[in-house]
Amino acid sequence: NTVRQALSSPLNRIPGPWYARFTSLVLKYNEFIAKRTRYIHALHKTYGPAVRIAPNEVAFASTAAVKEIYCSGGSGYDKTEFYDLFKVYERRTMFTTLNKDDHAKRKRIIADRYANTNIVRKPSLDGIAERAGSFVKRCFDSVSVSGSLDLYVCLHSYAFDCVTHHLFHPYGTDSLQNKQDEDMMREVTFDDSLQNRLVRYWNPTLHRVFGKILYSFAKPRETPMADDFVLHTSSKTDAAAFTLLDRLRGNPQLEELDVAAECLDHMVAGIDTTGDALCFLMWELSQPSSLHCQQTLREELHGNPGVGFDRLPYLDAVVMEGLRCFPAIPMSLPRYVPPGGRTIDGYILPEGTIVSCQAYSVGRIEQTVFPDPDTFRPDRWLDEKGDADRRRLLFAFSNGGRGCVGKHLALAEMKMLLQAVYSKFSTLPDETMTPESMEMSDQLVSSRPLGQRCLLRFIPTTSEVMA
Ligand code: HEM
Repeated sequence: NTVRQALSSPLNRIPGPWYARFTSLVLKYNEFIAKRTRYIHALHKTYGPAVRIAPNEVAFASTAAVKEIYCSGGSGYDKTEFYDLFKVYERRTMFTTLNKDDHAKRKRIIADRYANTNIVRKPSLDGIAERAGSFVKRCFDSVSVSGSLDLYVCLHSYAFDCVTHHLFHPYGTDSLQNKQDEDMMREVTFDDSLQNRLVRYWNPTLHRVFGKILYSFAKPRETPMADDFVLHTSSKTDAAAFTLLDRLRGNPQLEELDVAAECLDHMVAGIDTTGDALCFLMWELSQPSSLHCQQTLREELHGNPGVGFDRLPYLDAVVMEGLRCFPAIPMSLPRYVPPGGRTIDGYILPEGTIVSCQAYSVGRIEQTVFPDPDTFRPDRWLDEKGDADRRRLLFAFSNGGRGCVGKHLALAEMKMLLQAVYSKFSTLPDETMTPESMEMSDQLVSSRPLGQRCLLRFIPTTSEVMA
């Protein structure tokens, strides 16, 4: 029966490896060893922008596919049950709602807290600036104390402190300076539950029956400190007016646990994403091949002291190129083809087919838009010609109504941190670092440096710091 179905499937016209017609095992193996993104990218390089990756699953990488899957009807196709893995306190949040209507209801409550007009207000930006200041102090301390700084840890702390400021001020964390808060960040970030959660998704019965045995070599996700912190903090009634908590608590439709679940979800969504994106980017800026980009950035910053982070074109170009080359969520965002079926890139897809795009490939495969795609070249973003096409194809935050709601917050955090650091320091990799430890290690949708460690040396460039 499987063979008959495989031979008669309408997906057979779509290019791809022969085994993808019959089995998803090769795909699953690559997921299990944390290499799904590179596996799919290699298939795109061999077979083109549309590839069948499993009997019922197709990966796309074209502008037209991004538009159809993620933007048609506003928020694109419905999410698959894969997102059940991200339920919080057993509740569905904005991120984990599967269909358009549930998502739209929740988004109506939340969206204005993440609008750029809210992010660039003084109380919000002051909190980010203060944390960027604490980060610079850590860089400065590293010069005299150990000679290098573990960026991986410090950037995740920075992202944690920034996002909790936005969610809970004045109850945000201070993990850049407080050990207990740093431990909480580590609990969330140094999570090793990929394999356990994959088994739960692939085969819930197996997961239930052999849960205890599985536990001994593949741990489930457990974040008790973060869970308690959010449950406790989200019960506060006097958070600042710009915070998400203020907005959620003012809504009678939401129960206490919905408020806590939404807050925990945003907290987690804001740590690894911004932390890893900055980590990969600063590592790249510190490589010999990119030192000229670091120098150009420094010149822009030194030439424009006091100018806002959002008015510096080269800084913007560096961040855009960082997000293109090292998107913190580089992986497939799976969606179901709606009832009635659809045609994408000229291929007929029956309803229920799982389709997706992954940012890692979307930013590389259309070489007319991104020539020389594997080279980090911020100046490509300064060319007015093709600007609209490049921005349309930047998929790091996804697109459409279900794209990243925290995009403006993340961009402000990234730019303010880079502005604060590269106004005062140049950076080089510590001699003990190896390129292998900075390889992408895929999690469920996000990807982090394999070694979860990124030592850089900070060299002061201004007399203010040296004094
Ligand atoms: C560089 C940093 C970031 C990147 C690359 C990023 C990327 C993404 C992507 C690709 C999605 C879509 C995921 C999917 O469809 O499965 C998403 C959704 C989301 N992101 Fe971000 N994100 C970043 C930072 C943040 C921050 C700081 C927050 C803050 C709270 C945040 C909150 C969310 C939420 C709540 C969603 C779900 C949106 C919805 O379903 O409507 N993200 N993000």
